[in-house]
Amino acid sequence: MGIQPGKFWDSSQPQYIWEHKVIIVGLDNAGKTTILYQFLMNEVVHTSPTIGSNVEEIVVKNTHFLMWDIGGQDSLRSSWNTYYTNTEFIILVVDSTDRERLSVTKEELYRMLAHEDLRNAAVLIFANKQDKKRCMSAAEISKYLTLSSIKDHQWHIQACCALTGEGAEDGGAEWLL
Ligand SMILES: Nc1nc2c(ncn2[C@@H]2O[C@H](COP(=O)(O)OP(=O)(O)OP(=O)(O)O)[C@@H](O)[C@H]2O)c(=O)[nH]1
Ligand SMILES: [Mg+2]
Repeated sequence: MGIQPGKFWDSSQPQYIWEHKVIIVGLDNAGKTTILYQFLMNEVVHTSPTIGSNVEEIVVKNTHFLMWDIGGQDSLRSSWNTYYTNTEFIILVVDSTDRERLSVTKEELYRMLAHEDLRNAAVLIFANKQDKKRCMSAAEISKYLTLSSIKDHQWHIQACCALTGEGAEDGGAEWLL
């Protein structure tokens, strides 16, 4: 019997472990890569705009996630769909100060939710950069994105600050469990 997608062999405790596939999406500069490494190391890393993707295995309370952090620049968004197969969770990161581009985020969100390969995926929205002055609250972002109209996917919105990690693992990642 071969290894099925989503399972990997743990040589320290010989057994197959189920791994949940997560994609981290959102516009450029939203804080996706910062969140990924905050999850992985509880540290802020210096980031550059992601070209392509980063992938890391993150373990939260013994649950294994394979997290794909995908570059959010305009030119890269058309290839997000190449990452969708077998995705269980979408993490959508929003820069809560970026009022001008919230409409673009909204378009991208609803495009993803309509995609056949994501029909069973749940969505966690991070209202990131809550440390910044005049940022939008999670409630404002939720209203603008009309999240309450989403009936065919599970969703949750969480305010966070990737620089301190506040809201990321406690309120956010725990929702994935
Ligand atoms: N003040 C503040 N800055 C943040 C926060 N999260 C990320 N940043 C900063 O925002 C900038 C962009 O962060 P990245 O994590 O590289 O953004 P990204 O979403 O991965 O961007 P792309 O790879 O281009 O799609 C960096 O300078 C981060 O330090 C936050 O919560 N608060
Ligand atoms: Mg990045």
